[in-house]
Amino acid sequence: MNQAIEFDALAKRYGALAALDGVSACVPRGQVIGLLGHNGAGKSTLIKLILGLIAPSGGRLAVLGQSPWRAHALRRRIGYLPESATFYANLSGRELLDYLARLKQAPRAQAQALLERVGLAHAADRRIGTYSKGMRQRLGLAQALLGSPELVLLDEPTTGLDPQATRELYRIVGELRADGRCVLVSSHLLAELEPHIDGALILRQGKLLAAGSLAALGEQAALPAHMLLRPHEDAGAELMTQLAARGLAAQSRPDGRLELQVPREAKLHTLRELLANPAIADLDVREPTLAQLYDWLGAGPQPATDARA
Ligand SMILES: Nc1ncnc2c1ncn2[C@@H]1O[C@H](COP(=O)(O)OP(=O)(O)OP(=O)(O)O)[C@@H](O)[C@H]1O
Repeated sequence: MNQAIEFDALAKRYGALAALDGVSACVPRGQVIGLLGHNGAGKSTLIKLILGLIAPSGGRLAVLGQSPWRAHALRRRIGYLPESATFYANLSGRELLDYLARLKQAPRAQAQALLERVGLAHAADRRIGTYSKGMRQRLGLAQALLGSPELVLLDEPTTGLDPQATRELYRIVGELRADGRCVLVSSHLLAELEPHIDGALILRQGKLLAAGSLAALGEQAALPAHMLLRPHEDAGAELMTQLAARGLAAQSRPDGRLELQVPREAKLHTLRELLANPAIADLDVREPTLAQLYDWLGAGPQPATDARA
């Protein structure tokens, strides 16, 4: 079984509101998948369904091969870091992890190892009430990894983390992937998330807008290639004229470089021409970013008149 999660026409209604509406997709094991969508798109609803905290209104959901609703033993195979996790302020980090390790029937030695892994060993015996927001978030990650879960759900995991701690978190996410585990990360920080994911599930208003590897989504979008050209000194104006004669409209940037959008099908041909042009001192090609794909898919919020109820 290579799929960690399988959704088939999955639906969840709250009264008249369809929080999820016929979502069909698969999340493979051994991959890191971004769960994306604007506020209210249905991400938390999907996470609650995967955890078995709520029952679907329709469709089928298999998590590690089982239906999660009322599957208590399955819960131990899933790690979960909720958005803005709160813990008992009077316990120390070590006490909390020891307690949760017992609940999850995980070896106690794992608690100490995890405190070290997330960089909290130095504060293990301090009250959680004295932890900074970033330290609480690291503790949340440690508790999510108790019991070596096969599937890890991270809801906005970098909230409150400084850049160094964010890098550390994604380093751990990379280790989980290398270890064959599946990580589903919900985040609004597309540029931060992009280098760390294999693919994405993109929701809008309860419907699945797109799913797949970033390369496949890029192909589907066929967004133009983005090129940045640095002309030799004093060659900028002439280069601009040459490009215009070729039907390529370049924009001049404050740093002196010229910015060019080239249709995907013309990318290689244009690149060869540009490389042979003596007026160009340097050239960068940028693939479309996840944020550009997201915008292209129209994943943003819809007007209020387009409500789902
Ligand atoms: N318990 C509930 N009762 C009624 N409506 C709910 C309930 N939980 C969620 N909803 C509605 O379902 C829709 C999807 O909500 P959900 O929390 O899944 O979105 P989200 O993508 O996680 O949003 P955010 O990024 O803001 O966390 C929203 O319109 C929300 O108001």
